[in-house]
Amino acid sequence: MTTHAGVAGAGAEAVLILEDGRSFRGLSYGAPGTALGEAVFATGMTGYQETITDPSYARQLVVQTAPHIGNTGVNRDDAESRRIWVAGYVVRDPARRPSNWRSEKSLDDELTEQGVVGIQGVDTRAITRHLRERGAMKAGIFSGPDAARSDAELLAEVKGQRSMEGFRLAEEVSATARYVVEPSDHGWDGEPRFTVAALDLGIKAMTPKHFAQRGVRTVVLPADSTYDAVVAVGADGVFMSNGPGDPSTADAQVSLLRHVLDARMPFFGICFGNQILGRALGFGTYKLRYGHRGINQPVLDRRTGKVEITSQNHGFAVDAPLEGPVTAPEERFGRVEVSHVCLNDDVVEGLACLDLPAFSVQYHPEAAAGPHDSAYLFDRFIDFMAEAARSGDGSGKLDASEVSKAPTPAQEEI
Ligand SMILES: NC(=O)CC[C@H](N)C(=O)O
Repeated sequence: MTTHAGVAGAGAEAVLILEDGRSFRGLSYGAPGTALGEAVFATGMTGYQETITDPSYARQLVVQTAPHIGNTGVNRDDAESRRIWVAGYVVRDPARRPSNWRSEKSLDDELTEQGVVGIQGVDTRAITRHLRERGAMKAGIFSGPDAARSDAELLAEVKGQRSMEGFRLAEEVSATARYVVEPSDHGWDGEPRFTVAALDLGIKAMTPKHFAQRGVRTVVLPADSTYDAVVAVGADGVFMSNGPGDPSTADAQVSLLRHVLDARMPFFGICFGNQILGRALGFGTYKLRYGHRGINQPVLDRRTGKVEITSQNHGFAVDAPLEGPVTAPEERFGRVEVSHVCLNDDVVEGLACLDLPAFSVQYHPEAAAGPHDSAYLFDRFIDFMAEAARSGDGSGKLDASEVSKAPTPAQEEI
């Protein structure tokens, strides 16, 4: 079935084709050409620039449910990384003229300059309802001359791409060399209080900024860094970021994190980092039907009974028992509990170790576009580093040779 919701204004023909054969005709937006990826929907009413520059969206065609996109243009301050990462962009009714004092360029021009293929004038509500029922799936946007090819040919191209399940992507988006974000870069006046080694699996600029604003130096390390590289930082704690792809492929990072936990170094993980903590503790991960992407997702902090409104962007989740605490399947890590849960569907949104200074959340406390309910988690991590420094426990002083003597991870099967 083909749906065409027309829009005023010129533009080449474009078509969005889903793996199950459903297609939506509209007009070209951004660069003309072909974009392949997994079709997902994002429900944020604001923050489109933060969305498209979030590396976690690599290889995904993002459908914005908010009908009017691009109103405030784009500017250099709101980008979460060095480029746009969405593989393609699907909108209902883009702003014809951006209007905001911070705007430097229209979203359309930015997409075009970065070669990102999009489609406009499609019924994004119908697409979203379809994805909710059938699940996120392979898709393609074809515009300009590419849209003129036969539907059968386009559908074959859509089906021929890799699926998100089993896709390893963190290394594709990660920095390839380490860099440092100093507290003074973000207005901290004084000596750094702590240093964090942050594994970049698709890190967003807002995360080191949160650390910096609290007086913490962040040494950002490439996704394939070894435990030795982490120890060489001399860090007070280790952080693992958000990132794209299937967490079941992150064996190297799981192994690294097991070394960190064995050394009792304070650990904090966000999103992909939460999934890696889950795996390091011995839990599995699985793919959600259509995932959580938006900035109004209610999460219960099970320890306090408080509800946080959160920003989320995940298609996978940790498979851990909600009743607890339980002993981690990797028993040497002691007890763990599901600290946070999504109120929409009971998906695990946070893990807390009870015998180690380690915790993580599936949602985004760093969320640049808000909400900011969860920013307290950065302070909790700093408390862990302060406690480790006071007690002389952990804090990364265990070197790699000592860890490999421990009955653990290096040779272990994951
Ligand atoms: N934002 C993230 O870190 C996402 C993690 C993982 N790629 C997922 O989709 O679940």
